[in-house]
Amino acid sequence: MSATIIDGKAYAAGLRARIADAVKDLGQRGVRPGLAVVLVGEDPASQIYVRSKARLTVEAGMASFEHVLPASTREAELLALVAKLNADPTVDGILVQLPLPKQIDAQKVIEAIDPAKDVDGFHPINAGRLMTGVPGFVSCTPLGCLLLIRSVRRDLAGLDAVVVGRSNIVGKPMAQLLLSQSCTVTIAHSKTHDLRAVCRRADILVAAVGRPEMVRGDWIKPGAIVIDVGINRVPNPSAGEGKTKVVGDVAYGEAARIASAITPVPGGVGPMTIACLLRNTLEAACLRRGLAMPALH
Ligand SMILES: Nc1nc(=O)c2c([nH]1)NC[C@@H]1CN(c3ccc(C(=O)N[C@@H](CCC(=O)O)C(=O)O)cc3)C=[N+]21
Repeated sequence: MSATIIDGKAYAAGLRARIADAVKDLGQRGVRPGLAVVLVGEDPASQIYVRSKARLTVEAGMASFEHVLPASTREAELLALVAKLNADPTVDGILVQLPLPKQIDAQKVIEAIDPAKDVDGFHPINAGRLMTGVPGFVSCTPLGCLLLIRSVRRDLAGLDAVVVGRSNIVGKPMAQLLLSQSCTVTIAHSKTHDLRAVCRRADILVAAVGRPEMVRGDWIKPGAIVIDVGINRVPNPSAGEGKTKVVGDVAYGEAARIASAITPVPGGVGPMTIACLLRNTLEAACLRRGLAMPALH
């Protein structure tokens, strides 16, 4: 048996097309959603990622505002920019790319973003809303993961879900979303005893640890749904000296022989993150104007 490959790239393209249709409808009412992305520093991987976000934002018919600041930027300058974006009526969503340089307290910056414009869902107000079951912005990567899980299995009630990783941006909100779907949720992490045995219990396994191919085939319960959040750039000597490739947190070839469904890397969760960012920006634009969020299916 070989797993269904969950095509996140295709799902994300479809979602972006539906978002673009909704944005077109808003345009007829004189509304153009806008997303501001702030990048501090010149990390090449971050630059590529921010550029593709800007391109896809414009493709969806939204306004994209890019702010690239030098790595030496002071915390006060970044906070001043956030305050300006909070007050700017053409900006519906604000994303400050993480990680930030070490002289800047990222938590302070996150808490400075107006929760109504916090399309990343990182503000404690939105994290708290998710935890308490109140509508709010949900972090894009976990939201994308849930959409992919539900594309292969609609009803998740009673399933054992294991999330490996406890970050505020993926692991914790992912666990909350799975709980909201009535899964029995375990959050595992680097200190978990016998991680392999814990993972083997999972009907739904979400790997978000940032360690290349850590989850092996024999960690997976036969028939499980496996979601790989990892994006790890590793050497690829078979392609030539100095070449690299991107792999996930799951040993894909092994896992695909055991799982019932699995996301590839690249082409799985990554593209869904950006599509969900656009979805959240659309929602922010609607909410701020007292309009109903259009259905996207
Ligand atoms: N405030 C903030 N919000 C974020 O959402 C955020 C962030 N900071 N910092 C960086 C991470 C990373 N991230 C990705 C999104 C999409 C892909 C993506 O589309 N990846 C493609 C291409 C992968 C490749 O080939 O490099 C794929 O997986 O198929 C990757 C990475 C969002 N992040």
